[in-house]
Amino acid sequence: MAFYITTPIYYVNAEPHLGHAYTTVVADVVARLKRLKGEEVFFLTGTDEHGDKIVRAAEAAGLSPQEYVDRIAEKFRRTWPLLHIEYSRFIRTTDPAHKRVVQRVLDELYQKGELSFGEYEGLYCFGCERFLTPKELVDGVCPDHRTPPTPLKEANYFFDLARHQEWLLDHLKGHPDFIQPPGYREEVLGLLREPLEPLCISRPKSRLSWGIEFPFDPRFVTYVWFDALLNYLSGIGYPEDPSWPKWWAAAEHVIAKDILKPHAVYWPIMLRAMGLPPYRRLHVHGYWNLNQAKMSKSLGNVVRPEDLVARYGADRVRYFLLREMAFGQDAEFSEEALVVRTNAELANDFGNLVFRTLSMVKKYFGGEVPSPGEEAPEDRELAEGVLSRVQAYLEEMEAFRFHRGLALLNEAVNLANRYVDRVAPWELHKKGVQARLSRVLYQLLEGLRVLAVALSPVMPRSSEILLQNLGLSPAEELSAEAALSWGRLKPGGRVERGPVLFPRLEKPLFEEEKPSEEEKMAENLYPLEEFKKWDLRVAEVVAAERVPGTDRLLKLTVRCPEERTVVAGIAEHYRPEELVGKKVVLVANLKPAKIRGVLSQGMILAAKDSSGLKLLVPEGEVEPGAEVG
Ligand SMILES: Nc1ncnc2c1ncn2[C@@H]1O[C@H](COP(=O)(O)OP(=O)(O)OP(=O)(O)O)[C@@H](O)[C@H]1O
Ligand SMILES: [Zn+2]
Repeated sequence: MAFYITTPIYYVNAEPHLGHAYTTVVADVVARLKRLKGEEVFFLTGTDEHGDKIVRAAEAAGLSPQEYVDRIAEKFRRTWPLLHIEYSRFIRTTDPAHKRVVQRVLDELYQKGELSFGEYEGLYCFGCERFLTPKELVDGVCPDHRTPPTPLKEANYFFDLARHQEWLLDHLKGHPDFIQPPGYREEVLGLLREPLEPLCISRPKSRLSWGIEFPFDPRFVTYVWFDALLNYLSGIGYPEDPSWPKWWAAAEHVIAKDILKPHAVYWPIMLRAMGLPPYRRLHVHGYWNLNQAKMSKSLGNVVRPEDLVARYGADRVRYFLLREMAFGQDAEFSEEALVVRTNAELANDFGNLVFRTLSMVKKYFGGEVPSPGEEAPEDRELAEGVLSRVQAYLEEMEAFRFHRGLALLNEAVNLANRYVDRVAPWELHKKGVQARLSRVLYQLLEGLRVLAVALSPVMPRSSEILLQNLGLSPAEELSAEAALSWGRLKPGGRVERGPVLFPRLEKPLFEEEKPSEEEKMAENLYPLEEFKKWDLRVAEVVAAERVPGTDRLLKLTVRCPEERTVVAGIAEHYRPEELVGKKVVLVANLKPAKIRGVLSQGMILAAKDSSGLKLLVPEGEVEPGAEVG
């Protein structure tokens, strides 16, 4: 099966930062997952190099636009391998082949009558490089750039989006997973409720010459978005290369929410006008924030990926990025969080399992894979526990729910750690129960093998080292089948202890590693004996929002039937907007408590298992305030 994944082409008006790295790591992880499953993958990334802002950035750097874009594109291209990102092709919109595709498409659309020429008088934002509608202005200024737009009267070419609006609406309705997660699909449906304005797709050369010339009117260059989106086709050799239709039929784009409209509205309509099918899926993520503000080159609050890699290593950074952000939602970046998270889950949990298993095999069996011998019920339980979580992990990862997937894998690690503690191999050794010891260590080595394969898309280098230490060849072992089967290690094989995979980092004094007392309270960890005294009621959620500065807490306003606020530790499992209108079960007679400055008057009940956390909800219509019991 073929799979085609893309990142946005990044605008080269500044160097790459962690936001760009996140999208590109996500695409790389998914590409590796698909390869693990035996799929044939094309992974495209690159740079967007035309437009006003590039000219100005080049001037500021004292370079010609071409020199400037060459330099920054090179910077992007060199950054990705540092993060173990392996793309199939790096495309630049200044590539002659890409320019030819853009001109060809313009010609074609012009001939088909999809473009019109006309005078337009409007308000132009130079930051956005486009005309804004009066409705888009906030207090007379561009909401993104906080500057008043310039009145401009210009003749230009326009692309009539409204002509295909009905079609797009139908397509969205007929394909619920076209745009994911669902909140963004809703947003796009919202955009389509109003008639779409014609898109101005040309810029007069008198004002801007750094762009792709219009093939049938040399007075104009192409609007940078119209040019940029076509990279997804030119990147796979459209229209000459015979393999492009195979990739295009399997196209999935990954973007952040800032560029939702061009990808979810302009692009499918451009494809439609060209007579091509739309892409298969659009995956939209939120922002990495630094000190509560979007990490952005314009604000200058950026983290450089190469600095993080130098300090922590690529695999730790990759793991953190995927584990910490719930795909679709925003997340706050801090090095403290990176250290705390990876110390807990990689150094303590996983690293410890690896280290003690390999040490015991070395000590008790001279570094040889012991024979499995007879299986005890607890051995089977471990194997089944690990494999079922790995299976669920693979499913979550393929659905872009990376943080949940990795939480499941961490559970598998800890099943193995608890198994070690319970069977205490050192006691078996002391007692001389050799056959049992042999099975136990075989189980643990198998656990490591399965985890190493499963983790390979996220942490390719560490996975490779671990497989080599297990005496295996990564090239042969890397398959989904190998991650889902037990008993592949051959007794007698050589095992090396190797270096510590994830050394524990000096823990900065920043944050507690465990949830605070307040957060535990919000996570429903009340002692059991209290339970009987609780007043349980049905409550309807009327509003929900994140508690600022936290990743797990939501502030809910509920009716039961009077209104009150409740803080719940469920932000990693529910988006605020999904909760509004839901009826939930509330513990109504708790002493109110302040949690992160928000008064919480009760507690919402939820159930948790390996697939995540689910709220308890009444099965039919129930009045808010109804007693539960
Ligand atoms: N803070 C961020 N969090 C997550 N992804 C980001 C972030 N900033 C940029 N990206 C990624 O880069 C894409 C936008 O690329 P582009 O080069 O246009 O960046 P930009 O918006 O100009 O950057 P900036 O916001 O730094 O000015 C986003 O769709 C996303 O893939
Ligand atoms: Zn603007």
